Amino acid sequence: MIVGVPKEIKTREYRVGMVPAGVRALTSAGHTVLVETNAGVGSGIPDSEYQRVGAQIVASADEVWKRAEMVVKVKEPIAPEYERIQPGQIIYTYFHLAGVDPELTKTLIKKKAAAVAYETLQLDDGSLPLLKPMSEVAGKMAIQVGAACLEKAHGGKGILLGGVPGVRRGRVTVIGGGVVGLCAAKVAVGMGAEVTILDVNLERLTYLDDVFLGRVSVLASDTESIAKSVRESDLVVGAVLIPGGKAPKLVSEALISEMSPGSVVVDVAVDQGGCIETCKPTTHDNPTFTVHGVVHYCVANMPGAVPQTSTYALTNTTRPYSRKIADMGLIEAVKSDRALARAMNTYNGHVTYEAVAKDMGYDYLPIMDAFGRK
Ligand SMILES: NC(=O)C1=CN([C@@H]2O[C@H](COP(=O)(O)OP(=O)(O)OC[C@H]3O[C@@H](n4cnc5c(N)ncnc54)[C@H](O)[C@@H]3O)[C@@H](O)[C@H]2O)C=CC1
Ligand SMILES: CC(=O)C(=O)O
Ligand SMILES: [Mg+2]
Repeated sequence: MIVGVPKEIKTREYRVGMVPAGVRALTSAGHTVLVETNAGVGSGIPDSEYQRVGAQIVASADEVWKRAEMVVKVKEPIAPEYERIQPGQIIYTYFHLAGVDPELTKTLIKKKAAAVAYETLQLDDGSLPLLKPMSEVAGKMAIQVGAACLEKAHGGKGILLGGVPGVRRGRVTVIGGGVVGLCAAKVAVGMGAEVTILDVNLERLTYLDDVFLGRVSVLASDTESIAKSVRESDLVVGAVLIPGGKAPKLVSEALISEMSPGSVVVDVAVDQGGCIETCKPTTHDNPTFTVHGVVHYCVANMPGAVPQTSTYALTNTTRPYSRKIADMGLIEAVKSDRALARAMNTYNGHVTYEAVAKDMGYDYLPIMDAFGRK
């Protein structure tokens, strides 16, 4: 198979979809790998490192997209990339179809592209192994950036999360106690903050209570518990997920207006549309805005800021599946692997992931049925 790795073009996105170890795995199995020139430089990987393991360096994104049977990326295709998508092309990347530009779903359908979405590749136990590493990064970053936003110079109220003896600690609420939530709580606890985690999954709450040994408050998530905790917080982290679907709006604008001025919200779930009503996607160049005196940080590609960690963490998990698709072809690979089947968001002009179809207003066609359809 011909596999293409274009350079990411989203604002300050320094990750890359494949590292030399992944390229070597493909070239040694007889596949061709095209890497756009300088695709890896943001992650500290020069073209020569890719050439050493058998990649062809290609001068332009247009050429990579034109020649590749499968494109391996990090972020969802954005507008300038839409016209580069080839009919029937396999695209293996994050898509977040329910959270981003509706034009992307429309384009994938029009081009009959096979969208293999990292964020919905799901094992039988419900875990999301290709989302997990980036959620770990974003969860840890959420407290780091939130703490910075709480400083006066960044628009915050001017409170140190850990406090000092004689003065109260900062209060952090984390809504959603999955991968992002756990990592955010770990860092917040490490900094000495007072931390509350809310989740609807009571088994998960038991787990969180066990691992934090009473150092965090774990609460069942409902309208009342969210409102009380958010009102009292200095920093709120949005970390919920309905796989593939739009994030539920759990913090209303009215509730934001009840927070004290200079409080901070970091809506990590912004890539799925966000769980805080007042959030809208921002970029690393201009990461924050203020509503009702509350600083909002809503960057949809947080891990892009720490590529030397994120690129390797991501590609460690994505590599076996790109190899499998290249070796077996998409259809046989998907038929042989239920986790990969759940990653199929669009195929041959159909939406093949139920939550995406529902939230974006399309008919849903299960992937196995789509394989049999013209
Ligand atoms: N902005 C960024 O750069 C990044 C964003 N993300 C996003 O962060 C979000 C969270 O991801 P993960 O932690 O990996 O998901 P996860 O599936 O591990 O955790 C989500 C948690 O939300 C809980 N939840 C669902 N509905 C809830 C409700 N009404 N109230 C409270 N909790 C609720 C679930 O029970 C689950 O424990 C996703 O949207 C993901 O795409 C992840 C990485 C980077
Ligand atoms: C998960 C995701 O959206 C990211 O890593 O950018
Ligand atoms: Mg994102």
